Amino acid sequence: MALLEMRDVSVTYRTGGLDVPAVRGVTLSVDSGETLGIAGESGCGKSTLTSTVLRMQPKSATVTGEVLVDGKDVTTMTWGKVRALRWAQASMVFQGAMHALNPVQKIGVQIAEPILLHDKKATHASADKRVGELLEMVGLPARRADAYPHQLSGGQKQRVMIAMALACGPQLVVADEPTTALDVMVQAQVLDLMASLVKDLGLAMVLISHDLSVLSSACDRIAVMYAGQIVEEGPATQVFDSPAHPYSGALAGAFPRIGDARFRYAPSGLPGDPPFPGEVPDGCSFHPRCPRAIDRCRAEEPALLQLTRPGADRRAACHLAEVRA
Ligand SMILES: Nc1ncnc2c1ncn2[C@@H]1O[C@H](COP(=O)(O)OP(=O)(O)OP(=O)(O)O)[C@@H](O)[C@H]1O
Repeated sequence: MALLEMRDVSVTYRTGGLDVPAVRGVTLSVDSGETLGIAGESGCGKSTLTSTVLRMQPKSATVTGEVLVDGKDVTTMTWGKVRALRWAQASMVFQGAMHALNPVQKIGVQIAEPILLHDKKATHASADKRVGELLEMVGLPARRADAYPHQLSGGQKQRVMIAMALACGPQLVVADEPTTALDVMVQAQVLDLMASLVKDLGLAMVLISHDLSVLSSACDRIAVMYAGQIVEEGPATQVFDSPAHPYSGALAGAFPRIGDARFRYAPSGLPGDPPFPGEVPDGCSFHPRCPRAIDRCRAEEPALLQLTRPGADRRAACHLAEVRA
């Protein structure tokens, strides 16, 4: 059974008398020992979708569908059960570690906090021991527990955030743009660390990024979101190297790698912007920006269907992809 399973999840914000359908009918799953990347430009609904895993969406949001963590639906469980699930079963690494840590508290105290809160048997001594183990697990010396956040580099702070997310031994970790604020070398180190933790601890991880090249190296599978929907989903290298949806192709081309043949052909960026939720055009939501759009794309919304390419374990929502109807 998948550790995280989302079935037909939609999220609508009610704001200024308007309904804003930020996520529309998403179905996906993540197994233990697997990293799923969620890609897409700003505003495509990545954070809104993953906020439902720990039921962290704002009060103005209505969620429909099922969000099953280890088989239990987070959308309908009592708040007591949601609180017990957070940290212990599922936790989150937020973007911008620089600002998430309390500047006047030693990092050891901050990592120990969820341990003391969730483990009724934990003592200060046992929590301190666990903090040392966690710091070493993320590649920092145990004695850094005595450091204040300002004494750490950006990459070290992000490692602390990962240690904190792992403090109560969760099976599922959601990381929202965990490396965006870091330079490229440190970003690669933090992503390597996360990949090894997934394999060593058997975690299920959801990694959000607008950068498909980052996800292609760090994830097993990738789901590409556009205008609140998944438009392509499949093995990371297949989605990045031979995208079936023109939007995935544009995202892959928007972040060229040195030495990549695609670099010569890649546009400097994708023209235009994603539609605002509620103003999604008829037909395929990507058609106004799609260089390959045909009349059918303007008239008929494509379903997310299995690809027919040999060996492809992939879904795409595009009339021009070879999909199984
Ligand atoms: N609290 C809210 N109230 C109303 N609309 C919201 C709220 N939060 C997000 N939205 C809208 O929902 C849509 C999806 O936003 P979301 O933040 O989930 O996208 P994203 O892909 O995670 O973007 P980013 O990469 O910038 O975080 C956007 O149009 C956004 O303006």
